[in-house]
Amino acid sequence: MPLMFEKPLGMIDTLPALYERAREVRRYMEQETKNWGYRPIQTPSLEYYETVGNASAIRDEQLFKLLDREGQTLVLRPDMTAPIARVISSSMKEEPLPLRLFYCNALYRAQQHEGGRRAEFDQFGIELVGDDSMNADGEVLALLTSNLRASGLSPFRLAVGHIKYMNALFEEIIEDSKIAEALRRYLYEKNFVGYRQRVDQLEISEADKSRLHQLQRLRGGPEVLDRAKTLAHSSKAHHAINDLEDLWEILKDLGVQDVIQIDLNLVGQIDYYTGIVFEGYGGALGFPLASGGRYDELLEKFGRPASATGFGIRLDRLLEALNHINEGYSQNRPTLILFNKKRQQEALQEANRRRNNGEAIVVQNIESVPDIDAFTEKYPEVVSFTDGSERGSSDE
Ligand SMILES: N[C@@H](Cc1c[nH]c[nH+]1)C(=O)O
Repeated sequence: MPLMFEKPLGMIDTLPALYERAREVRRYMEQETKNWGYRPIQTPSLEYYETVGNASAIRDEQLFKLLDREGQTLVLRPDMTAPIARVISSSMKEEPLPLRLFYCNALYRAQQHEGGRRAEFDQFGIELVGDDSMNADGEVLALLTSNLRASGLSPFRLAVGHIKYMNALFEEIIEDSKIAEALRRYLYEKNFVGYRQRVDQLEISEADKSRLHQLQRLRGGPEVLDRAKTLAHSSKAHHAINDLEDLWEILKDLGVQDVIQIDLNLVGQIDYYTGIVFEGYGGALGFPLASGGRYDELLEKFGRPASATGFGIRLDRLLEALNHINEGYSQNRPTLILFNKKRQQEALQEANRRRNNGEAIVVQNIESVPDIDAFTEKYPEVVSFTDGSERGSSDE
């Protein structure tokens, strides 16, 4: 293939039909999110590697890096949470907490291999900063639910875990933090076979191996929480479960518990999570289309310590899930007005009149169209201002 048609790894064009659909879905979600009192924010694509690049806690090899004219290393933002933490600690530092913000921006995460994985994608997300209560986590999960509903996705489910529970269980059983890290990595990759094999190789008692295996069964409704309490004994672990019990009550009050499942095997994709973590699944997608959680230690890196929680929805994945569900979705396609030079005035006036009425109109001189049949095919309605010698349907 000639180089002029190639694109860098992971870069993808969005053609008009998908772009329009994406904009529409985004509009529904923005409207929904504004109804919850969140305000929009935008930050630049480039940030300093030393600050935001590091705080984003995305693996280094996934960062796109470049140098500015002073020789400082910059990164294309891999995440919006860290840039927003920077803004809240600087230009918005006088704003009282809690703060509620939302965004929809392109993010960049370099891919190592070919295989259709995007290195640039749009993410719609929210951050609720300055509320350390479970009510904030409940609100974030409920808002994620209503955003996914507003997008038309059905059914979908959210899996919710607590990173402190898993860490506490590992601390009770495993001394070497590197081993715990390796186990977390297996769970993060959802490589459950690898996890089981690694556990079996550990030099610990059979009873402890069995406890690590049982972690994998901690998935389901709220009854999982009772089992979780008998599996781990430390107060840290019990504290985490108490959080989840509180959260469950709040989710019931918010009326969203039917889409939520507890999953204590969840490891957030990003290192900054310190509490509740979650992922959203829908359609026939085998991977999460949304994720998020609580990150209470990120803002202090920017000098304004505050608890925080939020989510991000990957628009490309959401659209893929929606297409699986909603094949043949009909877009709001424009009406075509065809005209010839003689009837130009009538045609242009009619186009204006209809556009002023809120209709979408394409107005096209028939003399510039080489193949009328091929061209008119994609329009649900065609209005002709021609003298009849040219072809084309007319419903004038
Ligand atoms: N920034 C996270 C999502 C998130 C927002 N807030 C908390 N988590 C991500 O890109 O996956």
